[in-house]
Amino acid sequence: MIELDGLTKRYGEKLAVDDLTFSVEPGIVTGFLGPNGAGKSTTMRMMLGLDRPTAGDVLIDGRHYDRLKNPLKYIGALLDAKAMHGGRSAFNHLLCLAQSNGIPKARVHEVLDMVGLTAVAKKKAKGFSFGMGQRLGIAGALLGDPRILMFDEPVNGLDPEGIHWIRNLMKSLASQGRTVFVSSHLMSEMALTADHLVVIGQGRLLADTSMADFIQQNSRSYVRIRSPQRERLLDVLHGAGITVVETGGGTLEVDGGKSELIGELAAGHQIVLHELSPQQASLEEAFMRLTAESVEYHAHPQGPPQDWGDAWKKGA
Ligand SMILES: Nc1ncnc2c1ncn2[C@@H]1O[C@H](COP(=O)(O)OP(=O)(O)OP(=O)(O)O)[C@@H](O)[C@H]1O
Repeated sequence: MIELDGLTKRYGEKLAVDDLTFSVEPGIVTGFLGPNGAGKSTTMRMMLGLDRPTAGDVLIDGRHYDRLKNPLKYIGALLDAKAMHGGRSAFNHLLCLAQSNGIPKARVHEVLDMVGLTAVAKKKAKGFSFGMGQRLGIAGALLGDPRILMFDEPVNGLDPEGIHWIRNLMKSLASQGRTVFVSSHLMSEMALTADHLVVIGQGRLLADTSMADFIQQNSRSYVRIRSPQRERLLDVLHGAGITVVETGGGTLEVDGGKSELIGELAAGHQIVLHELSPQQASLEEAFMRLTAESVEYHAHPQGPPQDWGDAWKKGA
């Protein structure tokens, strides 16, 4: 388990992490979300003792990181996959890590096998593709067979096969009872992987909740309806005091989860329905809604001005 208590980090005027208190529980995958600059990496660095908190505390299985003997056996992390000695082979890179943490050499072979790098184990890491580098970073995180695993943007730059592999790896590590904490900007991926979410914005805690509750609490649920007897249906729904929004293409929408009531009303009036489907917004929409206020860098919402980028046409 990872426990944060009032964790705070200030860089000069900038409050990067602001009084964060939450726990990351074992047995599930916990997603760590926040817009760019929200303080995710700073928080993760403090968890690993790489940055010193300005105030507050973070405990790894009840202890400070720097009090852990052979820390790789407690917590394994993928922070920056490129942060390794590129001149070393994959095998030697892992062997150095293993030797400095009292981990037997046999484990190096095991983790290389787990991440699918055995065939290139003797190749220098600087010749690795981005995906291979990520796999090597993950091998390093797994080296000590730790109870806690932390991944910062693990699927960044990976192909679909690599993304699928990491998703399954994280789920299986959690199902073994380990604590798995992962940050990602890929919402669709997070929705498939995480059971629980911690969301921060401008360093502050915005949500600490299950995936299902997060989506339910931060998004609109509605019922989508299509009927060849649209006008009659509208009359019936209005008569029952139900507010209907007419969207394009002959589709109607009713806020909330009233699909049973609408179905019964339509049946009672012998109105044919071609669609009656409860809709829930995606994690991405829920995330955008919750964090809209705390996004540091906004693009122009309507896109660039109309004449933007025209200069080249005029030969300027
Ligand atoms: N060493 C540093 N010195 C000064 N400011 C820093 C330093 N590291 C981070 N910051 C600032 O702290 C804030 C949080 O940064 P951090 O990298 O933790 O955010 P993040 O959520 O990981 O962002 P991203 O999603 O873009 O990776 C940012 O405003 C950043 O500019």
